[in-house]
Amino acid sequence: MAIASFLTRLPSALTASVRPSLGRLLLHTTMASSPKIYVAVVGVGLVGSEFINQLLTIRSSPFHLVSLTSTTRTLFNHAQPLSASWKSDLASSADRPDLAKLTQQLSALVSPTQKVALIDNTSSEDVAALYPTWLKAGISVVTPNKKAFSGDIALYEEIVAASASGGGKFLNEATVGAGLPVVGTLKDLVATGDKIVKIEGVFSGTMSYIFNEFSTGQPDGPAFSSVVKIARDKGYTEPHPADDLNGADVARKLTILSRIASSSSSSLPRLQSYAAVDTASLIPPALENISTGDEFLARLPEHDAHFASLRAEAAAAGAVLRFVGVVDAVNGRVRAALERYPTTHPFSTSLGGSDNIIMFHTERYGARPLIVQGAGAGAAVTAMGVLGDLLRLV
Ligand SMILES: NC(=O)C1=CN([C@@H]2O[C@H](COP(=O)(O)OP(=O)(O)OC[C@H]3O[C@@H](n4cnc5c(N)ncnc54)[C@H](OP(=O)(O)O)[C@@H]3O)[C@@H](O)[C@H]2O)C=CC1
Ligand SMILES: N[C@@H](CC=O)C(=O)O
Ligand code: NA
Repeated sequence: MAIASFLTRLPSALTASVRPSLGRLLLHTTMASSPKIYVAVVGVGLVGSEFINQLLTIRSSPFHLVSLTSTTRTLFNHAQPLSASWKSDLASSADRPDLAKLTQQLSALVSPTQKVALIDNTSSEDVAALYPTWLKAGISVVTPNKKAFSGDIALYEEIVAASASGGGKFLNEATVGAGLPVVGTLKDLVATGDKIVKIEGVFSGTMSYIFNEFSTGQPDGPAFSSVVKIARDKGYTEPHPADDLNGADVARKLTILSRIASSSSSSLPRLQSYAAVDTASLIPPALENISTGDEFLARLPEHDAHFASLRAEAAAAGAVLRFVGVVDAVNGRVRAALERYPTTHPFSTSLGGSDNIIMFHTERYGARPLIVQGAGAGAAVTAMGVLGDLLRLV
């Protein structure tokens, strides 16, 4: 605290050079003297595993990893926090997942001197539905799972109310743009009184990767299905790739941003759920309702010719294909669609890999939007976004 207040009083020219090292000292000092924060992780897939590994590398950490839950097993031990052997510890646990019991166990740890954070690294609706219960019990929720914040408005409002009434905090930076500072940037813009005019960009790491590779301005190139398969192998896609290709993942991200932006714009619609976003799906009708990602990928090659013709038409017009999302706060529209952009446009020239690019057009930023760009999917950057949120609880 003393260092924090000292930092704010330093002249800005001086702080520019000393702030980084003092900042590190402050963080180290704060963490070393911080009360315990018990951490429970639900979901130990790509992001969950990477999150745990990153968490365990923090030195002088106030975090005590006390519980892990997968779809088949769980373990809880607040007396002896988990360490690098967490994977085999979980694999050898005989306990079956029981989120009601976990809620009781974690609630008992909440006290004025001890915090508890539940990290939801699943994409489960069932887990998301428990956020209000956890928040009311004083358990903070940190998550990259978009379901609660983009689903039924009633659940979203319950979460906001539970947190506002003195319960736990909810932190969801990684739900949009993975580790990129998108949710926090928008909250800061709104909280400081800026007016959002429009938010537009490439919001899907999967869609970005697919179209950066598939549509380069040339009339031909790799088969669409082969690029989708590589995107899944790289860990960019949702567990079922159709949840990316149908535009739902982008619609969910737009819903999350639109709900935050709506407090500064009376024109934005009160979205009942992400399904209310005007979304143009890329799923061929014959592949709708396929339940597994593997079967979906096996049948996607049947539709390569369709996507190849869209690519050739765009190239003939001097354009590339990009799947974009827009929150238009002036006209009150939220939409996601595959669109053509000239090969000279930043959506064509400056994107690579799984990059997201998000442009915030606001009253203060005027004609030159605030732009956030970088990898928007992948376990490492997503876990970093989740861990960054957890650090904010310290
Ligand atoms: N990957 C990325 O680049 C990004 C991911 N995200 C979000 O992060 C979250 C995790 O994604 P990712 O790690 O890639 O996905 P994974 O499928 O690799 O991991 C999800 C894990 O959650 C587990 N799970 C599902 N339901 C439950 C449950 N009820 N209880 C316990 N565990 C459960 C699954 O277990 P099982 O394997 O047994 O089904 C799986 O291991 C998702 O919400 C995703 O949208 C956000 C930004 C980027
Ligand atoms: N599947 C998503 C992962 C992050 O939310 C994406 O491709 O962006
Ligand atoms: Na983010």
